[in-house]
Amino acid sequence: MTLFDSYFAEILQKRSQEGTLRTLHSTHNHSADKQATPFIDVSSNDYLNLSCHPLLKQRASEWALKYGAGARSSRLVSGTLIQHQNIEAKIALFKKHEAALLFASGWQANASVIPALCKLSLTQTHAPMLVFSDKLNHASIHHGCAAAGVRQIRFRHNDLSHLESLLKREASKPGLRMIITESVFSMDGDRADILALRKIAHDYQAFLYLDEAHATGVLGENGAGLSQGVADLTMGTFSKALGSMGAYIAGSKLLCDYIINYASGFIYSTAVPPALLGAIDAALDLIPHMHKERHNLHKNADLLRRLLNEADISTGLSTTQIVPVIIGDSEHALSVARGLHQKGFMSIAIRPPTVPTGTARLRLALHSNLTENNITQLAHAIIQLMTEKKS
Ligand SMILES: Cc1ncc(COP(=O)(O)O)c(C=O)c1O
Repeated sequence: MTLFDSYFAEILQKRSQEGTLRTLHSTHNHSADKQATPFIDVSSNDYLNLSCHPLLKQRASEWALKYGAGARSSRLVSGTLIQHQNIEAKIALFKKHEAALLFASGWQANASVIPALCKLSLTQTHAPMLVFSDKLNHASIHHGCAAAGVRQIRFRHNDLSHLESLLKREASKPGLRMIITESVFSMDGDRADILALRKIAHDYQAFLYLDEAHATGVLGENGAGLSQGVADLTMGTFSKALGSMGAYIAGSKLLCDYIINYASGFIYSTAVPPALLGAIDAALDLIPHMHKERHNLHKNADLLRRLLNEADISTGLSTTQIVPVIIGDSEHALSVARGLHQKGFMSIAIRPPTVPTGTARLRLALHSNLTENNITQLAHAIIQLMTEKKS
């Protein structure tokens, strides 16, 4: 027993009673582990199945053998390899920005870059940054704002007239302005209107910060995402469609120089290791040419939405490879996920507090290797499980 165990027990018990207790379950990467019971993965973010692509595995192992298992120190000490810089140049080109920087994870990038940017407002205007943030932004963005000590001014999800009214309301306040949103929302699979956001940011002299975690690799020209050089800062991850781990920010050269000097998650954290650099480098080589895979992914998502919607099952405002089946009640969402598991699909129920109260759901994340038959079976399985519950 530790000093706090009785408090932990009390709080966890409450979550358990509410049906929101989080626990860990081991799974297999079924594309990698041929011994495992075959499941169709509609849960992970491996949208293009790159986590097991031979080129990623090969380059990751080659670079580990050539350059070592670890980067040995932070980038500013002696951790910068030429490979870090080459990959950063590749990302800058891919995202049509002047420069880019690597981070160990997307969470770390948002959690440390946002506070660094907020500091700029204090030094330039002696007033806190006014951060206008979409209500459904990812937890790492909220964490970045909390770490900066700023209170977010949150606009209704994807409601740009609400955003504009808040910018107007705050117009007389001192401080720099920043708008933060995702380009594809992780739990809803809908998209932000990037060009409209760009115009609003321009009109109100706000810095546009865009999280492209779920768009990178999957959407836009050559899979480079929805904002190619449009936002002031584009952040994205290698942990989803790009199949491995890590993240980037891209923007002007001066922005990146500033982040090198002021983002604590960049300065005080060990550099990304060679094996990971190898996997990232290989994914960046493959992604621009994966048109067929992207086409199949989006065709599958359209089919799934159509089949579910025809059966009166809502998929919200999804227009991407992320298709939510909004169920509402947490226990019901868990039971549908369990039912799907029994039918051979790996799918997870997402419950509050990850999503707003009353919107527990299956978050179906489609992969490019799924067939039309897989999608039809999935839709029928969901329709059957949802109907069983109603009757
Ligand atoms: C929108 C968004 N941003 C950031 C992250 C964090 O990325 P990572 O998993 O690389 O830490 C996620 C992860 O789920 C995400 O969905």
